[in-house]
Amino acid sequence: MEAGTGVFSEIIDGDVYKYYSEGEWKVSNSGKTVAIINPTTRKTQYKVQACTQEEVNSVMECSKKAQKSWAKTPLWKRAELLHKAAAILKEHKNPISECLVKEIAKPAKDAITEVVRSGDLVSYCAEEGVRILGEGKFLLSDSFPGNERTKYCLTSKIPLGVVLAIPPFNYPVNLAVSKIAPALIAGNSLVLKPPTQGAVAALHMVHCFHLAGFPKGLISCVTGKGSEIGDFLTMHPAVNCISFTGGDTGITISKKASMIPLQMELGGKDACIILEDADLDLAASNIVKGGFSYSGQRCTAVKVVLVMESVADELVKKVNEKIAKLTVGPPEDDCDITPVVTESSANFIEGLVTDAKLKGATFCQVYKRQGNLIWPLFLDNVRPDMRIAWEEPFGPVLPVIRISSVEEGIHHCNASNFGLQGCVFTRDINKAILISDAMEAGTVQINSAPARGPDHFPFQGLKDSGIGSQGITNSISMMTKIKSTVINLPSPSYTMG
Ligand SMILES: NC(=O)C1=CN([C@@H]2O[C@H](COP(=O)(O)OP(=O)(O)OC[C@H]3O[C@@H](n4cnc5c(N)ncnc54)[C@H](OP(=O)(O)O)[C@@H]3O)[C@@H](O)[C@H]2O)C=CC1
Ligand SMILES: O=C(O)[C@H](O)COP(=O)(O)O
Repeated sequence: MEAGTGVFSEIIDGDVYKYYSEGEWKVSNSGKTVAIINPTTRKTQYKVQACTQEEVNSVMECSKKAQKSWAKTPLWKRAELLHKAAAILKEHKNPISECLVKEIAKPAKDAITEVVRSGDLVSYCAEEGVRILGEGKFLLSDSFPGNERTKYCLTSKIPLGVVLAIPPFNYPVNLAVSKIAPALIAGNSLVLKPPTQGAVAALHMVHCFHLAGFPKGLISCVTGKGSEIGDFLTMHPAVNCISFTGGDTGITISKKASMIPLQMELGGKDACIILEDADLDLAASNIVKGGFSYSGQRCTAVKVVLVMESVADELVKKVNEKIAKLTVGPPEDDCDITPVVTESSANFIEGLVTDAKLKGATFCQVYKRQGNLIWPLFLDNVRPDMRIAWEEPFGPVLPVIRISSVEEGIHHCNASNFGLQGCVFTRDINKAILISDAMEAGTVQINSAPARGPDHFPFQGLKDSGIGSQGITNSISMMTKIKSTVINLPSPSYTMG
C-alpha cells in the first residue's frame, strides 16, 4: 500500500494532508499550506495544513477535556489500546517508511527499522507502564526523628494533563512515539507538533493511533512551521508539560515556557576517544557506523574523533578504507549516504568544510557535493581553532583531532558546550571507567559508538544537550507527578505491637 491510500486516504484532501483534531481529520481554515521538499529531488513532495492559532486553541480545549476522562480509564485498558496501536503501526510500516524516504531521505531499510522500532517502543511502554504506574509507595512517619508511628503516607503517580510533543526531523516517527506512548500510558492527553520535514510520516503514524480507537481528542496533531506556530504552542496556557527533541530551539523554548516540566533532548558533539591499546578495527567500524549512518544526521553521531598520535595514522587508514566502501546516492536505493535534509543544512555543512580547508585541515577525500548530497568526508589534523572542532555539522563530515595524552582528549570533550554522549575505545576496562567518569556526557559507551537505543535505556544530555532524561521508564515518570495521601491516626500503631 502507498502513502495516502487505502486506510490512509481519509488523512488527505486532494494533494494536501489534513491535521488531526477532536478525533477527526480536518482541513485548516487558514487556506494556507506548508510545502515539504523532497531532499533528493529538491521539489515539493507533500503539502500539509498551516494550522491557525484558533485551531490550536480548540485542539487544546478538546485535549484538556479528553484527558479528564482518560485519567479515569483503567491502566490495563490504556495499555491494551497502546498494544493495538503498536500492532497497527507495524502492519503499516511500508507506507510510513515510504514517507520517511521521500521527506527526510532516510535510506529505505533504516526507514522500515524506524517504524518497527517505534511499534516495539509503544508496546514496551505499555508493559512498563502497567508495572511502574501500578505501584506506589507506603511510608511511615516514625522513621523521621521526633515522630511516632501515627502517619501512613500513600504515594502514587498521577498524570500532568496535556503534554506537548515536538520531535525533530531525523526520527519523526520514533521520537514522536517516544513522547506519545509514555504520555498516554500515564493518563495524559497529547498534542503533537511534528517537524515540517517528516510531518507526513508522523500524520500516518497518528492515524494508526486513530485506527486503534483512542478516545476523541486524546491525541491531536497540528501542522505548520515551528517558526510560525511554535511559540503559540509552547507558551499556551493549556500545556502542562513539553517534551522536545531538536536543536538550539529547545534552549529558547526553555526560557519562554511557563512553570511546567520540560524534557529537552538537544544537540551533541559526541567525542570518540581512541587509546593506544584500542582494537583499531573495532574502533574504525564504529567510527564509520557512528559518524556516517543516516549521513551523520543523528544527535548521537560520532562528531569528533580524538585519537592518540601514536595510533592515529593506522586508525585514519582503516577508517578511510571503510569510507571508500560507503555507497552514495538516493535513499530509495538504500545508499549509505543520502542527501541531507535541506539545502540550508547542506550550505551550513559546506561552511564548516570551507573553514577547515582555509585553516589547514587534511582532507582524506575530495570534497564533493551535488544538491543536498554530500560525499562522506574525513578531516584529519583538525585543530581547536577550526569551527568543525566544536560545531555539529549534522552531515557526513567527521573531524579527527590527534592528541598526545588522554587528558587532552578529555579536556577537549569537556570544553564543549554539549554533553550528550561520548565513547572510548581501549582494552583496559579500568582506564575506560576512569575516562567515562571524567567525561562530561550523559552517557559514555565503552568500545562502541554512541547510541540512544535500546529505547528503554536512559538517555540524557548534560549542559546544552538537554534537561531531564528520556528512555521509556524515565519518560513515563517524567510525565507524572507524585500525589500523596496521608492517613493520620489518633494514636501510634505499631505492627504486631
Ligand atoms: N538529543 C537528541 O535526542 C536529538 C537532538 N537533535 C538535534 O536537533 C537538531 C536537528 O533537528 P531539527 O529538526 O533541525 O531541530 P530544530 O530544533 O530545528 O527543530 C526541532 C523541532 O522544533 C520545531 N520548532 C522549530 N521552531 C520552533 C519554535 N519556535 N517553537 C517550537 N517548536 C519549534 C521544528 O518544527 P519545524 O520543522 O516546523 O521547524 C521541529 O519540529 C540538531 O541540533 C540535533 O543535534 C536531533 C535529534 C535528537
Ligand atoms: O535523534 C537522534 O539522533 C536519536 O535520538 C539518536 O538515536 P539513535 O542513537 O538510536 O540513532
